[in-house]
Amino acid sequence: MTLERGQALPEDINPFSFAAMNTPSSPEISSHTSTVKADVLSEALPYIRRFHGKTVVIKYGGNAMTEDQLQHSFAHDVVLLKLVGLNPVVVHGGGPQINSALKRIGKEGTFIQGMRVTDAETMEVVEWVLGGQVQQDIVMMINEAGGKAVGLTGKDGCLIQAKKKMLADKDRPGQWLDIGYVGDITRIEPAVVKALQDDQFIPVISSIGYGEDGTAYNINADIVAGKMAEVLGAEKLVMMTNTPGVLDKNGNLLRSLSAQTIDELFEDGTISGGMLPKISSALDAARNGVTSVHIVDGRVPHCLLLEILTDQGVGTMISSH
Ligand SMILES: Nc1ncnc2c1ncn2[C@@H]1O[C@H](COP(=O)(O)OP(=O)(O)O)[C@@H](O)[C@H]1O
Ligand SMILES: CC(=O)N[C@@H](CCC(=O)OP(=O)(O)O)C(=O)O
Repeated sequence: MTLERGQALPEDINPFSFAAMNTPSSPEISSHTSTVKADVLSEALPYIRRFHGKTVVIKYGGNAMTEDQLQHSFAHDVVLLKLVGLNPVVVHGGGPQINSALKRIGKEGTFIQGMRVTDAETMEVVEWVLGGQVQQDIVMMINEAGGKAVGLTGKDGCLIQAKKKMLADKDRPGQWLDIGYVGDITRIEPAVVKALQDDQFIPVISSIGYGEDGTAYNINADIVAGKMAEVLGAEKLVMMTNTPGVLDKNGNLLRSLSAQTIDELFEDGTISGGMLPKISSALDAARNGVTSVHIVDGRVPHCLLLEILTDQGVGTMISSH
């Protein structure tokens, strides 16, 4: 069977899919499936060789974390990538998880230009949810899958240094909006991540930055992932989310996006909400030396393996020109 790049394998023979693993089948189908599995494993070899020793930054979005089975397939993929010689670095989000925690204390999340308005109480919840619950769940899952994950926030090794962000007001040119404890990255100090990578650990980073005076700042995880990929000189940045990729006005998947098309999509309002910081960070990373940048559908089981180690693409590729 010949597939174009980007064309999905049917569920029952996707060698990474749960259906293929779990469906009882006749001897003929079973032998066909085994052949496809062997083909895919063999197809992975040039990719393993090409990416051996290279850093891949994986942005694991809060919206891609919803189902247990998908979370386990994510952890499995990250461990497999590490074991075949790549250096995965996970930067995680947790927007929906922060929203649920806020709801429990009677608060509603508010966003402006894809950024959460963060008062002092919300910042406490962000630190607890991102730097605590979500990060530690991911660390546990990777460890259970056979890896050695270490959780970090911006405080560890002075990894993410930040200052208060002022947001340009789109409706009133020249005016600024105060959105509370939201940070702009002033510097990434990657030494701690590099040391962990060299020691066979898998860093799992929460997007909380710290000011010179120790103030904690909430930073959109896409922005941290993009900057981390740049500073680490990553070969790839893969952003996992809950859409098939970037969609056009009619809801069709855009398989590749150039800077010029992105400007047009921003202007006509096709890109909105959480996709705004995602695309801006993806484009910045592509412009600043990250060889390939992808926004992929985290709801596809083993989307990381499909994107990184096979000829399949599962989302939108962003290019800098
Ligand atoms: N053009 C677009 N294509 C795809 N998704 C879009 C687009 N514009 C806005 N979005 C929204 O962006 C969301 C993904 O961003 P976000 O909610 O921040 O996810 P994550 O938690 O994965 O970072 C999608 O669920 C979708 O609602
Ligand atoms: C400033 C800001 O918006 N911070 C984000 C941080 C988490 C995040 O980015 O999570 P996702 O990747 O799941 O969207 C927030 O508070 O939701």
